[in-house]
Amino acid sequence: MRDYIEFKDVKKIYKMGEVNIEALSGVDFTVNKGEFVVVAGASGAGKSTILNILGGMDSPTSGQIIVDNNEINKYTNKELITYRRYDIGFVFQFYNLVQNLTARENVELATQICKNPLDLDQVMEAVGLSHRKNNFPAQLSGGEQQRVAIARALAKNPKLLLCDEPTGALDYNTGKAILKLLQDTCRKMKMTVIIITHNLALTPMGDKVIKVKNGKINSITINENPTPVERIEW
Ligand SMILES: Nc1ncnc2c1ncn2[C@@H]1O[C@H](COP(=O)(O)OP(=O)(O)OP(=O)(O)O)[C@@H](O)[C@H]1O
Repeated sequence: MRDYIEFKDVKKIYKMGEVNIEALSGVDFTVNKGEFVVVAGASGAGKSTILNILGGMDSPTSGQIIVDNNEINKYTNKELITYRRYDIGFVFQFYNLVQNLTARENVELATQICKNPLDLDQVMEAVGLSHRKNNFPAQLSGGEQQRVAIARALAKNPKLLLCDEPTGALDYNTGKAILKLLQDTCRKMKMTVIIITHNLALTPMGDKVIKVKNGKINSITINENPTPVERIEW
């Protein structure tokens, strides 16, 4: 069977006036369906560039990106819009919620632009927010706001859940609860989840750990027995 996601010799060069910045200099990796993947590396290594290209928010300078048998590097802008809308759930460090909509309405908004959304109230319950769904973001803690953002991404029933430093703005225990939610979601919903972190202590939680350094893959490790998040201390 073909890998679910394949990056083949992916390069990304940003042109800043006369200066070329090589963010990715030939990146190769694969991801299986339903895998819980940790992408780790120092600041500036190229992690976000990889996730943004995979999520259809940026395009490579060269190379091939295959997702579920589709060569997304060949997508037109219109196809990329559809890809982002239907296939990708994205979770960011700073939640990016609409402040004048309730938690439930934030999630509902996302489901209105996709094909097969999940049941709103079931998703709110799955992320542990049934009791806060009528609150506005400003009435929620950081961890609760991130749960709304995760619910919003999941409710679209995406092929891939991409998370860029999802716990970067949260304290230790709240961050841990969010990572546990993501790991549990991957297992229960058989969702392919890719998480960026700069915290190497978190790598035991991944089924696969992709370490990035200076725009290249430094190592790829498979954890035969990934550690449940609640057992990791950092
Ligand atoms: N839009 C852009 N224009 C120019 N340079 C960029 C752009 N996006 C990223 N870069 C550069 O590409 C390199 C990789 O950046 P990237 O954001 O992917 O790293 P990162 O590993 O995610 O870092 P961090 O952990 O700090 O977010 C960096 O040198 C960065 O400055």
